[in-house]
Amino acid sequence: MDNGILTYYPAFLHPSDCAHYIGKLKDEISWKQESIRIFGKSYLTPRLTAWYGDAGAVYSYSGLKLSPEPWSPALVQLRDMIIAVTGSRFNSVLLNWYRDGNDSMGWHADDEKELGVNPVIASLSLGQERDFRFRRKDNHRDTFNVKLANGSLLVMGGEIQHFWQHALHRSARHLSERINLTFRLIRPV
Ligand SMILES: O=C(O)CCC(=O)C(=O)O
Ligand SMILES: [Fe+2]
Repeated sequence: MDNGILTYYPAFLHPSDCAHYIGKLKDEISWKQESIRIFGKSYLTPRLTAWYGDAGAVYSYSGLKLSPEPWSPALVQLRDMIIAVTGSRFNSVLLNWYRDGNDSMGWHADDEKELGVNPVIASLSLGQERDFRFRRKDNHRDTFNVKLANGSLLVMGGEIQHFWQHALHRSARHLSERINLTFRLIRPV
């Protein structure tokens, strides 16, 4: 694509492993519904989140300062499989649990300075397939859509975070739950 690299592995995990990891992650992870401040007003995020990783991989995200919890057993397994396939290093993971079609994530780019200039971000999707939308920062009408299937891995790289934003919109259709994990490499700033 223009100004970015996307690599999609449609069946990174087998469906039976997906069900296994959804159960483990719901159990092992300490999920929170954070509040974020937008123009001085505070809102609950429309999803549950968690931040895990190596000690010291502190991350600012949507006005939140997140200190990681130590890696859980399921996260260590998933991290090591993803490092083996991508050949990239990751020291942290942001988890999002979309409970149903009402849960969502707004337009943003993962362009925080602790991620470095052209970060590699590996996004593992478990559960309900959802549309992952992209739009160009300089032309919001230039859009495209990637369906993130159960067990898929999407790796974002190159200049993509400079030129494109992404979002996961809510849906009027009845949708079941989905857990997404974005593995990242945080550098000291
Ligand atoms: O849920 C997803 O697929 C996307 C998550 C995302 O964009 C993020 O965590 O920054
Ligand atoms: Fe993102």
